[in-house]
Amino acid sequence: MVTGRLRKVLDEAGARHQRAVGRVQAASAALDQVAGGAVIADPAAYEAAAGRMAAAATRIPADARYLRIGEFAYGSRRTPVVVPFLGSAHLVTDVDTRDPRVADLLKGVIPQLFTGADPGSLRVRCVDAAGLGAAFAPFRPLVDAGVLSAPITDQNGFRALLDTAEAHVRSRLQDGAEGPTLVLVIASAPPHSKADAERLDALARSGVAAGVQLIACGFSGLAGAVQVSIREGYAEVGDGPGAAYSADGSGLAARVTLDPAPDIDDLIALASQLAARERDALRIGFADLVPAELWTERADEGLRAIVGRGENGPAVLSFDDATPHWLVGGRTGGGKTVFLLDVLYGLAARYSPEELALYLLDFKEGVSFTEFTPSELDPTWIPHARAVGVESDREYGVAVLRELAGEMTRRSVAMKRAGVTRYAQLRRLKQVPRVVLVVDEFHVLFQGNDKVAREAVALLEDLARKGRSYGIHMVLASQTVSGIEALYTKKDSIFGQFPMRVALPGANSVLDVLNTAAAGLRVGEAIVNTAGGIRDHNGLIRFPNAHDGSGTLDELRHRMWERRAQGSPPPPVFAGYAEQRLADDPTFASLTETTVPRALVGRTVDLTSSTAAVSLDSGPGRHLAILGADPRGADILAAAAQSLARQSPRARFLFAAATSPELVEETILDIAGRGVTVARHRIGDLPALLDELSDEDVTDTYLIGFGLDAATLDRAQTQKLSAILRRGPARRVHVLGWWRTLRRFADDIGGSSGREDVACAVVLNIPGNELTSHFGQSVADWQPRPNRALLIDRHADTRTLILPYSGEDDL
Ligand SMILES: Nc1ncnc2c1ncn2[C@@H]1O[C@H](COP(=O)(O)OP(=O)(O)OP(=O)(O)O)[C@@H](O)[C@H]1O
Repeated sequence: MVTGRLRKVLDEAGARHQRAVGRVQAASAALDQVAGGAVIADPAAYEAAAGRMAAAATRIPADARYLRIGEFAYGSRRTPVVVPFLGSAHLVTDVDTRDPRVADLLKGVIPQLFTGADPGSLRVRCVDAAGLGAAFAPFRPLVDAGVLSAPITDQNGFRALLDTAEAHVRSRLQDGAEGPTLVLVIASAPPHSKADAERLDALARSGVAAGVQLIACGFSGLAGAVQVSIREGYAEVGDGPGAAYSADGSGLAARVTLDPAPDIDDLIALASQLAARERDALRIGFADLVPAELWTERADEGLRAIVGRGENGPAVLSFDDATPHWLVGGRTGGGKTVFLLDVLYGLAARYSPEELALYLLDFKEGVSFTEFTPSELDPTWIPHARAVGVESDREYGVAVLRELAGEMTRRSVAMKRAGVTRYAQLRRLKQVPRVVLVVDEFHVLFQGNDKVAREAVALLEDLARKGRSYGIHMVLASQTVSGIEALYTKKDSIFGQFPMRVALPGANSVLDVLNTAAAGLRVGEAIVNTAGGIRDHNGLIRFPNAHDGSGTLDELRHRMWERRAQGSPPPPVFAGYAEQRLADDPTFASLTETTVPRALVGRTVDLTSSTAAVSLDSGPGRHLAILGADPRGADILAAAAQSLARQSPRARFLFAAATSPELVEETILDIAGRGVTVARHRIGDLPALLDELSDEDVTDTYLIGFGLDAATLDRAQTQKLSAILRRGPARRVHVLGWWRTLRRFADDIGGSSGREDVACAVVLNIPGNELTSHFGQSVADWQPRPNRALLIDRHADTRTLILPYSGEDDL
């Protein structure tokens, strides 16, 4: 009986064994096929194939639907044990990697995951609390490639991982999202609660179908898993879903010897190769951001662009009601400019200039937005650009903000008039493109606590709050968002309107203080957060280098330029570094004779770089003083004289010069060449000239003085000058002089009593605090800087920042 029963049990075991071998053979055959081996025909060939696979499996088994974990002996044969994995089951061991056999198992399994799956199709997150990450040490290159996470070692990280995995499941099940499979490899879990274990079990249940798979060490009984149980000297392999090895769920009826770990050097070399393969798969080129066909999208409900590649495929960011404005942070060299170019070209390629208008402001020394403007080498431009500022002044920034605030008001009036409440409705009646204003290094705009900064803050706040309702969006980019004095009290109310945060390497303040996701980013990577920077809303993206050498960007600009509307002009460009020449100013070219001539002195720092001039009408005091030792004073005076000569060809020009002999000579030649009367005098002749101009019968004369401070006038002579200044304009006699010191100028015009006698001044390198005694408090904020001047007109009560003309010598 006993023998009979034993016989029966043994027979059953044998039969089970046979079935298991059959299944393993089938799996092995599949494995062998993908490994490129022969079809198994007979036992000898099988032996050979199994041997080959055993060797191959530790290297590249090439199909992560199966993972090789060990082998078992059957008769004289040693048969590999493969377990179903990708797309069908989890893999679970009952003890964690503190048991060296499990640690070895993991080292064999992880490379199989990558070699057996398409590059880019997996994201692997790992946990190793007991070993502080040691279980994953050989896989460092894969961590660097961004496909394997740095090992999580604590409870918080573990819970965050469960959050991530649950979000992944939800996005697959609810939104039908596609993309890489998320594999959680838990080498050893940190202490965790029952609730955490239940979450893991729920993940195990829903996971495979929802693109989440587990390799969990130190667990038992997780749903949908092949359970490996470690025994003394062998392991048992359970069945897993679909009864891989047995008909009755009892698992593989064999004692399995788990594979030893591959050689560590081989492992590291393999990890490097795999990392390179994954990097290639993740690489995204600038061409991937650009649609094949230009300008096919409509901006009614918002703007969208692919800006790079996220974990689940293309990363699409939007300007819409949910994310109307973006805040972008990153250190110098962190890729901010490249990221902005990616965004802007991506948008410009999708939306036509009727749908999208761009205002681009750069406050740093650099060339960020010159891409969008015509140059000598490439006369094309991006037809969407409405204004481009390169090395902008704060005053220019304010001018752009004012323009957009004005546009917002115009749209609001148009909407009221049309009886509509939404911008999308207005668009059906009127061509109103969405506007994107990009400000790079925006903190400069708010530097200081002066009038300009205060106005900038007020305008920004207005645009931030109301812009979205009128299709006006902003991207503010900076190395730093903290420490901007002018924004202290407004920070929350303004940046609260910027839910979209993009943190590039070295971003220190666009994310919440508790959100450290940007640490460790490399150039070309960014954290995108659509919840104002708070933790748990991060997405990692990679964005391409717009200047990747492919020429795509240039080609795209040319294509867009060729499709621009007939006759559309290039954008007005403000180039803060550029020297302004009188000869290049279209206003100068168009001057003709007039009774109220204007002395041209430079270009205004405004949206269109309008010509800066003082009009010399017949009112008392209509004269021009150029003040400051900066030699640019002579250039401005020469330009003023040349422009006047074109408007007053019948007047006389009397030059008295203590400085700049060559420039004076050139200017005289230019004026005389136009048939205008010119006389040249030395500065010592000034008293005689004043005598002459005091004669009330003398009319139509300009006294042009270079270095008038050198004249040292006595009291009688200053009185004569004062009389000319007061009464001269009525008979078209005007004085234009360059004084190198304010003191001499003030003395020459009779001190404080003569203040009103010269109504117009161009101030160069004299600081505001020295000017206030003569010009009042309104000039106190003036800070001299190269290539800038302050134009004051007392009568018009204006103080205007200008780029004064410069002479050819400064080239
Ligand atoms: N996605 C990318 N892929 C590869 N290289 C990149 C990428 N983004 C930026 N780079 C490299 O980094 C350099 C610096 O980038 P970028 O000029 O955008 O930095 P930035 O933050 O604007 O710096 P700065 O403020 O100094 O201008 C680029 O010249 C380029 O070589």
